[in-house]
Amino acid sequence: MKLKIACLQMDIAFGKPEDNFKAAEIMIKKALRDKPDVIVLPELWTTGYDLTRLGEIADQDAESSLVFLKKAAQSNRVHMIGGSVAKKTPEGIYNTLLIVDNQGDLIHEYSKLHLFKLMNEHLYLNGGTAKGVFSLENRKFAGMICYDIRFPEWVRTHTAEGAEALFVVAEWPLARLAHWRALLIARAIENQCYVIACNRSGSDPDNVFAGHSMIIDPWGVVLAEGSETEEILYAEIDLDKVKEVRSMIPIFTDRKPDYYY
Ligand SMILES: O=C(O)CCC(=O)C(=O)O
Repeated sequence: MKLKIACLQMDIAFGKPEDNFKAAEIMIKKALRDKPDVIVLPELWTTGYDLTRLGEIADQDAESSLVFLKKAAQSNRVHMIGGSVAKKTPEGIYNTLLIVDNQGDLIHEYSKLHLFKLMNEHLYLNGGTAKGVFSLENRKFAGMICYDIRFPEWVRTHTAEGAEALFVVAEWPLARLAHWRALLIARAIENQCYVIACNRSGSDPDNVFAGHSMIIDPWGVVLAEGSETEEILYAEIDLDKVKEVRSMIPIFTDRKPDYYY
């Protein structure tokens, strides 16, 4: 099964959800010219990392974000990997990835499990507890958020459950661009899956972000890679290639989970 992907490598306005909704709408319209099956947005695309103001600007129950994503999905018949948004709930605020299918239905939510202390996430956000596996068109995928890619065992938990492509949404700083590239390529090779990684571009008061969104095939070949500035990244993925690579080097049947964590 082939899917055309468009990653929106947005430059996010710090703490300005209204501006970011408008900017995303413009980018989605532009991306639709290529008739993608799936559109991907980056991490915290409505607020950026304006953590100290999340009490005011986080989206109550992710309602406004869902209205926006459902409309985009349904009116254009496109699956939306709706980046992550700051979701306000009675228990606290979560960094939550929203997956809306091309009928406009919310099919999965994944809240970031590993909070990134270097950017103070643990002081303002709650960590999720559920997995990121979801199905679209009868195939399994997984969603991850930024720092999650440093935990290969978390990614493996998802691919061992059948995920054939991993969507990574991020606000990854330029200072660690080399890690971003190496980790994403490694996750694709070791899990023999597609990795579709959508990072933001631009900067905020504390960080310059890397851009360099990447679409990588199950052999580790980089199909598309962004620059450091705002742009839309396109590539077509063929999920049948996952089966091909997994039957050539059958790591999922050769692994010995009784012997390691
Ligand atoms: O792991 C890293 O170096 C970056 C992680 C990050 O920026 C995040 O999770 O928001």
